[in-house]
Amino acid sequence: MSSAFLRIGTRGSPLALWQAHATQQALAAAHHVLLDEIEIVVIKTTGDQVRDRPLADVGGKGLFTKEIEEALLDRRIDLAVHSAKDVPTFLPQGLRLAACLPRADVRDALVAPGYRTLDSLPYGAVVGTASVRRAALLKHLRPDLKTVLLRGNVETRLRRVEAGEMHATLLALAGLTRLGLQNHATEVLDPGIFLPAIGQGAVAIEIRTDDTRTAEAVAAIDHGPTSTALAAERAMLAVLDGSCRTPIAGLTVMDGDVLHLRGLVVEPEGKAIWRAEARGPVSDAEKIGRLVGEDLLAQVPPGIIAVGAV
Ligand SMILES: NCc1[nH]cc(CCC(=O)O)c1CC(=O)O
Repeated sequence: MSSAFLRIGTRGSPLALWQAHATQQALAAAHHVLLDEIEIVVIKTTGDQVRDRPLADVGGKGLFTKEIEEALLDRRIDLAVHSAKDVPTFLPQGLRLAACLPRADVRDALVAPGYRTLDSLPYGAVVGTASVRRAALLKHLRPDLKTVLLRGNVETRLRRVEAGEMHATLLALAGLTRLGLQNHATEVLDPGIFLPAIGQGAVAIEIRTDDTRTAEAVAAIDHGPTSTALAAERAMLAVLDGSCRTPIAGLTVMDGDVLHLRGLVVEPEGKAIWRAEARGPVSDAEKIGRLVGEDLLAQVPPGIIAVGAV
């Protein structure tokens, strides 16, 4: 049995470790304990092991979270730290999201050495991505572009693009910045034309529902506005209940007490796009999320959201 004050479970990728260390530092500072009293437990997930196929083909949801959630339920760790956008819509029984770190830049960045911007990419250029949302939005904006599967951690993807295997890729600016690699971004895309993934840029902390001790510990480092934004976006996602093959995007912007949520679903080849948005008091975050989700659900033709659903 570990004598640590808290045990953090995380994946072992450089980005995941950055997030776990940021959480460790925030907890240590908030509770006046030494860093080594907050243990970091690295857990390998299915998503880390499968590198050559689209994750949608591997089947099931939560390929980056399942083994970490098992450790949480088995009490081998007290909290799990995730990129919010990798957290499945529905959590296993007995677990909940309890806190968020302050959200980083939510935008997607283009990495296109030699071309710089989306508009400057040559006709028919090849863009690597593993994201159905990015591929579909890209084709919506530039129907001539081709997309190929590009998986692996951020460094691997950059290396392959910079070696000339493809013209460009798209990555979250947040991930690049956390790794000190933001200088590789050649264009930062406006959310108005390239809406980010639900939760992009946010780090979410998951705990056991019955663990009041850890709930109190993580409440001390929670960034309220980020948790509220995530609640709105995830409420929208829950209504849509799309599969990992459904290109969905959504973003909350808060202005004082007013929360504004924009959401969209895009046909996988970019041939059509459905948008919805709603504004309301911050205290209605989840209700606003459900409204936007229901608006989208009413617009999107059958087949788009259900395709590939498990
Ligand atoms: N799916 C991988 C993943 N999960 C979170 C991030 C970036 C950091 C974030 O959005 O918080 C990334 C890489 C990327 O999309 O570029």
